[in-house]
Amino acid sequence: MQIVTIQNLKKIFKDKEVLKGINLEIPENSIFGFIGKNGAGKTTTMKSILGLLKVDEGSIKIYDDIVTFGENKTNKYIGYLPDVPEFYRFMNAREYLKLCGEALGLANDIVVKRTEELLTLVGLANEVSRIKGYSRGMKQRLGIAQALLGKPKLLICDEPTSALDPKGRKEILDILSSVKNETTVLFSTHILTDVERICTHVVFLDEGVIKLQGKIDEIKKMHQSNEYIIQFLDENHAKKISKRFELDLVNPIEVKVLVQKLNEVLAYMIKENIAFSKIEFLEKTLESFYLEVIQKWSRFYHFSRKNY
Ligand SMILES: Nc1ncnc2c1ncn2[C@@H]1O[C@H](COP(=O)(O)OP(=O)(O)OP(=O)(O)O)[C@@H](O)[C@H]1O
Repeated sequence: MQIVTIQNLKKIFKDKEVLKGINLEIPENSIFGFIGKNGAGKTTTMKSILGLLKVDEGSIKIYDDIVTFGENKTNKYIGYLPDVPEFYRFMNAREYLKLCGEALGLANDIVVKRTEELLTLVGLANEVSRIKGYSRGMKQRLGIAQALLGKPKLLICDEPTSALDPKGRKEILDILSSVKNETTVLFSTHILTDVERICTHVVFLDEGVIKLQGKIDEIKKMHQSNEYIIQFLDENHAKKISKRFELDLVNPIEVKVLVQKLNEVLAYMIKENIAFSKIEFLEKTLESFYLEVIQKWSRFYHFSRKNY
């Protein structure tokens, strides 16, 4: 079942069309990576899902309920962590979550129980200091606890790992990964390795247009590489093979070869007594694939424009 269905969503700020008719479906219990460079329209999309922006065209549904600007009936399903979460810095984590629980209208005993569960989940159960002394990573973890307080069906996080060091990023990714059985997760980022680590689904947004969306496994399978890397012991051998077969040198001791040519190259290497240290299938990363998709579209865009 789809938890979010977006149809033909358009948003214009002044004279700039920031979302150009996007269609997006987020299935329940997925971890959805929302990828796009700065200014692509990720925050605008997320705020639209939360009903915080008035859209110019199109519709958004949470399950079967239509999202309406200024109304919060669909937000009962959603927990939200903004890109720069704000806190009452003089409070400690428990005081802050108690306040958030009251704002949500939860009963006191439920808030107390949920606070302990969530502080354990985000690794802050033993933290008694005030929020003003927290690191960025701790603030993000507390922000996730706050967003999960009302047991939302959908957790939306706007760039939760972008400002963090590798350890802080891993902690956040582990938390997002651990809640997937109870909550669908949508998080935006421009760090593709983070998406590759935990996401089941991905969407590429570029200049307000969705270039690709789907299951990561299927996308990777569909766009599988057909190249190998041969690593030599000697730079001269790499140079010689590269020249003879017109192969790209990846670095001074490695060449890239298409699978169709591999046997021919290997036969020549055996004949010439050229040793190698490694032959490896070139697995495409999400990052290389993303760049390929974005470039292909931009070539297509320029080509189309030329033909007008
Ligand atoms: N309130 C606003 N008024 C005018 N322009 C806006 C407003 N909010 C966003 N924009 C513009 O819309 C575009 C998309 O912004 P958005 O914040 O959605 O991008 P993003 O993908 O989240 O990028 P980032 O990673 O930088 O946060 C940008 O060009 C931004 O300047």
